Amino acid sequence: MKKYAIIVAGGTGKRMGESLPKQFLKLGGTPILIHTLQAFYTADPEIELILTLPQEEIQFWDELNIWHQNYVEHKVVAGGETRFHSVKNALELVDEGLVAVHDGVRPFVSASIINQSFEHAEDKKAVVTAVLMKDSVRQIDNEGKSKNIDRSSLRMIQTPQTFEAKLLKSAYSTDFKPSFTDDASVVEAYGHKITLIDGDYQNIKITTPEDLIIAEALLEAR
Ligand SMILES: Nc1ccn([C@@H]2O[C@H](COP(=O)(O)OP(=O)(O)OP(=O)(O)O)[C@@H](O)[C@H]2O)c(=O)n1
Ligand SMILES: C[C@](O)(CO)[C@H](O)COP(=O)(O)O
Repeated sequence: MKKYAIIVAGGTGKRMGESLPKQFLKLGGTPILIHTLQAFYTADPEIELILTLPQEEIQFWDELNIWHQNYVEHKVVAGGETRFHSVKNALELVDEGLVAVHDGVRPFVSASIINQSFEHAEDKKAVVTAVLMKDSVRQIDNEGKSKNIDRSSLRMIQTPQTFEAKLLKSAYSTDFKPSFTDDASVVEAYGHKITLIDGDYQNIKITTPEDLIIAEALLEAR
């Protein structure tokens, strides 16, 4: 079955606080996004890669690639206002088969997780990687009071999130809602059950400056 991966990198990285969007920042001397594309190529070179980028960074990305070895073939699509809009744009290039959606800023995704998510999606059609909460969690009510939540009932959701392409395209034919923070939320709102599989604590999303320090350490330890 044909496999696609949409690597979303259309954001500006406000929480990182750098002028250069975080997906282009270097990790071990190589832009984060190049690590992520290589992770998918290593998992399966047959996966067709579609990358979303901010429109104004597409030329910069083309120039960046010329200077870096290990170029991985991919198509580029302009991102949108939110992650939802970026995925929706990329889905225009997806036909039948399976499609994984992955954050460009999760460079430590393992080959085994990528391949498992495709394998499970063949049967379950909507497969999402998740890990157990490590911290205690409290919920705040309207009056500012907090109460403990049973963390065993919670999961931290990661990417890849992998789907039957037809299902994901149909689910994304809706309008944006603020509750659509990932692809699973879009597919669930469309009415399809989400199957969770084990994620990996090393598959961090590089979001704020301390994540870059952790990422350098993870790279060093490999
Ligand atoms: N309009 C957008 C917004 C986000 N993303 C991508 O979705 C992934 C996860 O989003 P996040 O970590 O929130 O990235 P940013 O939106 O760039 O960060 P911030 O919220 O701090 O601005 C990132 O790879 C990001 O580039 C995207 O493709 N299009
Ligand atoms: C998709 C995601 O990485 C799953 O944890 C997450 O929801 C992205 O959230 P963000 O608000 O774009 O950081």
